[in-house]
Amino acid sequence: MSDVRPPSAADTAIVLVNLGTPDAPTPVAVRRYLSQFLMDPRVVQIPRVMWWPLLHFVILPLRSRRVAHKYAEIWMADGSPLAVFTRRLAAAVQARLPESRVVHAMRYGQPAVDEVLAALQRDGVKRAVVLPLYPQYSTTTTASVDDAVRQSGALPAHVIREYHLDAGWLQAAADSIQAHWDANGRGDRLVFSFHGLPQRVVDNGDPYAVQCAASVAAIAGLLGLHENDYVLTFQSRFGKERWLEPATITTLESLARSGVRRVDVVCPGFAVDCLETLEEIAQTNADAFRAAGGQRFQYIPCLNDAPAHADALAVLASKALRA
Ligand SMILES: C=CC1=C(C)c2cc3[nH]c(cc4nc(cc5[nH]c(cc1n2)c(C)c5CCC(=O)O)C(CCC(=O)O)=C4C)c(C)c3C=C
Ligand SMILES: [Fe+2]
Ligand SMILES: [Fe+2]
Repeated sequence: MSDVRPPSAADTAIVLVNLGTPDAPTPVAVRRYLSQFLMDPRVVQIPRVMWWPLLHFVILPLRSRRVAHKYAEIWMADGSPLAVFTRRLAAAVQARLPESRVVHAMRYGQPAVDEVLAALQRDGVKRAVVLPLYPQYSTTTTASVDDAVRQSGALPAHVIREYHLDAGWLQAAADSIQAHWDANGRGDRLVFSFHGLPQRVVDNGDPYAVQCAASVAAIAGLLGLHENDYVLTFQSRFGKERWLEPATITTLESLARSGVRRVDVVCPGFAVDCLETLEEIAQTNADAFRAAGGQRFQYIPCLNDAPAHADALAVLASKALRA
């Protein structure tokens, strides 16, 4: 008899996909990771014939060593923070969805999206719900995960596009800020810092910046903040062209110079802590704020594998599973 059952939770795997990270805090591993990442045409849109030699002969030799040193400063006992927290988050979502198989994959590096999907297919899984761990949609991140899923072709897959206004995720983000304030006291200003993008990408129609602003307005609303209590900024500029503004670091310096003594910084565009939060924000930007006269810089960690985060993502994935 042919199988006419509708797809069930048992047939469908949930795949949480994050950006990826080097396997080791060494120049060789960082170079391998960055070369895959920065050769993705979704990330850098310069024609390949020009970009390949520039990347391999100029950028990677200089950057790999410098960035490996930064990774070394935040490396955890069981690996890169991005990998460690992504693994733990997938395990926490799995615990909430015992009927389904929940795994994680990385867009760059290991475990690779195509290998994870192929292994699921070999295990008899019929379909996948893919959740890119980017609340705000961007052509540079979410669409690139979509590319990798389509290119793999291993399984029919539904890719969740975005969750920047998902009620469960917004509440988890607001509650974690409030909990941090309850435990540590509140600064004079809350800085919402998001990974930046070239302005050109936004001008070409990428909805990321609008979605960042919508998430911030919604989280601020849940916290009952007034407009002058918080500011939205963009970090991690890469390359020479103009990126989204205002930049996090210059905003922090001018806040300090204008007499704001205590800031709290939170990064709701990052599902889990990583180089860009733990090193760039909590170390480099904190130092810049203090050097400009600021007194207290508090970094509010990402949601990571917090129960409320796992709850929100489990609900999001199960809705997609039933769709
Ligand atoms: C959260 C969303 C992200 C967007 C949007 C994004 C766009 C983007 N990034 C680069 C260049 C780099 N990003 C790097 C690290 C990095 N980026 C994100 C997320 C987004 N990037 C994360 C989570 C991380 C941390 C990875 C980790 O291992 O912890 C890096 C590598 C570090 C470095 O060399 O500085 C680069 C390079 C571009 C060019 C871009 C959009 C065009
Ligand atoms: Fe350093
Ligand atoms: Fe990035």
